[in-house]
Amino acid sequence: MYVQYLFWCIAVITTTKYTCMVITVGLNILRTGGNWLKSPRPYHPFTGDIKMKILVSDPLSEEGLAMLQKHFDVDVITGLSESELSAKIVNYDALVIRSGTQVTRKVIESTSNLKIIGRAGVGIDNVDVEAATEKGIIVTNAPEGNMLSAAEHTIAMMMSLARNIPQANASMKAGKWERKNFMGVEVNGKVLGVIGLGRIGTEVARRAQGLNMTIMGYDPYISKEKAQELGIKLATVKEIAENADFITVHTPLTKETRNILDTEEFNVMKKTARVINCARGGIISEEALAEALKSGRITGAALDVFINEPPKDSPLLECDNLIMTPHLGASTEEAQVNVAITIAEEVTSVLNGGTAKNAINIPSVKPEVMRVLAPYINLAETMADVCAQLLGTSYERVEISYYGEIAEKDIRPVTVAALKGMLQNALGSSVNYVNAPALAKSRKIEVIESKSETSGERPSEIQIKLNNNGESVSVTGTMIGDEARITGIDGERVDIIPSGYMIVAKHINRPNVIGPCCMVLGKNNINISGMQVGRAAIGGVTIMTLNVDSEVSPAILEEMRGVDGILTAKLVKL
Ligand SMILES: NC(=O)C1=CN([C@@H]2O[C@H](COP(=O)(O)OP(=O)(O)OC[C@H]3O[C@@H](n4cnc5c(N)ncnc54)[C@H](O)[C@@H]3O)[C@@H](O)[C@H]2O)C=CC1
Ligand SMILES: O=C(O)C(=O)COP(=O)(O)O
Repeated sequence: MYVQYLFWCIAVITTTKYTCMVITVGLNILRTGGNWLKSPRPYHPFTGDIKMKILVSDPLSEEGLAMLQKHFDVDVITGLSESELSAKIVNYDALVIRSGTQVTRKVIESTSNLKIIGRAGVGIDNVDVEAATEKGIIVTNAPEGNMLSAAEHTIAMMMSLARNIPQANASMKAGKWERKNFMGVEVNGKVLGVIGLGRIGTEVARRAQGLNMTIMGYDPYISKEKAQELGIKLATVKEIAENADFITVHTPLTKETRNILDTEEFNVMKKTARVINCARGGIISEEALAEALKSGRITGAALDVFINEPPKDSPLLECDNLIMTPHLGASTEEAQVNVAITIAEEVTSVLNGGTAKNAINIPSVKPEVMRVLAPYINLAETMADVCAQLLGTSYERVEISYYGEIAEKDIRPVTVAALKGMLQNALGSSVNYVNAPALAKSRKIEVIESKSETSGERPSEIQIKLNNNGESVSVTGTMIGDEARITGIDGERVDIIPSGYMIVAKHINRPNVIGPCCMVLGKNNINISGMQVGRAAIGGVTIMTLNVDSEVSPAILEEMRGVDGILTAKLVKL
């Protein structure tokens, strides 16, 4: 009896479960128009939600992986070649890398869903940021998580150079006891030249000051006051080369910094000089360095980074007075947890429709500023969209003016949003917040941004003006509470809530114009949900805006334009 009852219960539960599954699968197919079945992505069997996919192509700490795995489908596949990565990347929404993955244009062009490339570390020289920007992919990094580790590694390299620790260790392991071969120097009282006084450079300088060293620094982008505050004497690269006992580089690798220490600089260095590169391979010319080390022009060098990693057939490998580590600057437990957590947060935020705090190719502002800007971002995008639809042609110049309180803020994201709104009519969904400025530039659209903060009582207002060949349209807008309002078109005061379908018609302010216009809509069964008429002197030109509940065909618009007194009638769709 009990056994029968048990079987009956199991049968009911199983049948209910499968019935539910069949219903949810059916609903999901209906909801997604069949795409759900075709999707190559994993899905939740009951909710039908497609999980976003993340490819992690370099080693990432467990802490970061666990955060990503909570919300996404994560694959960790390291050691991929360019063509393997290009083939794999197609269905992924995010790519997480360190310095081991080369994200080339070919890789980026192979993507179709990728929204973000997260670099769990500082250097993004292994990412073709331009290609990513063109494709609208956010590139973000973790600029602070590994800086102390990189600074400590630099100090470790300096002390190893001063006391020949790696060479002495190797000698002992070879069974020798060579005390006189490894005579060292003190760093106390010596001069350290630091090229690049950013996050890591200043941390190195601070630590070296603790060792009683004098710091000379070169960084064209920091002020004298800042250097003074840090206790660093600013100097040229040549002065550093001539005077420093130890020289360390902490810049990114750019056109300007490539070979910043070359034969010319080695030729003026002290014979006892020792140089260190824990930043990027190529900042110090490897060829010139190998020559200076072999010829005894300088005493020693320590490299953590190389032009090719690992370096193959490099003359450097033959230099006994060179210490090398295999790009270990950020390889500490602490740094790896820090950068992985930062990148997991960035990726999670972007894939959930949020922002990336450290985005390289999109303006990022502090969260508290973002809270103030957010409504204006939407407003500017909508206004620029309206403006572009009203102009109806291409445009050669856009003027974006900010008035009142908003003008005191960092309005870069608002301008980007305006550019996106302006371009999306022509370019559709291929334009986004990342690539809008680059697309405007490539289409040779001049962007003029201006701010007037001195407007006293004036509330925050934005004006967007598009110009083409002497023709122009301007739209002014503001926020009233939480509501976006268009407050002016071509200098006429209006008060429109921008949404749905709107007809904007210029007309002569006299009787028997507005009525016949509304008749045209009425007889075509188009409901008017809102209406605004500008105030101009009788007989003057003014603007009428009509919010309508449905699409208005070109033929109906043409009929409106035929009404006596109507000068233009344009449909705006939002
Ligand atoms: N070996 C490793 O594992 C690690 C290496 N790094 C590398 O260290 C380097 C520095 O990183 P951070 O300090 O975080 O960067 P940062 O951006 O904070 O500082 C870079 C500094 O270089 C300066 N600079 C730029 N162009 C210059 C030029 N032509 N001459 C002199 N200075 C110039 C900038 O003004 C800035 O102050 C980067 O190349 C980064 O990739 C970072 C972390 C770990
Ligand atoms: O953060 C950087 O720039 C680094 O060079 C660290 O590289 P890694 O993440 O250890 O491959």
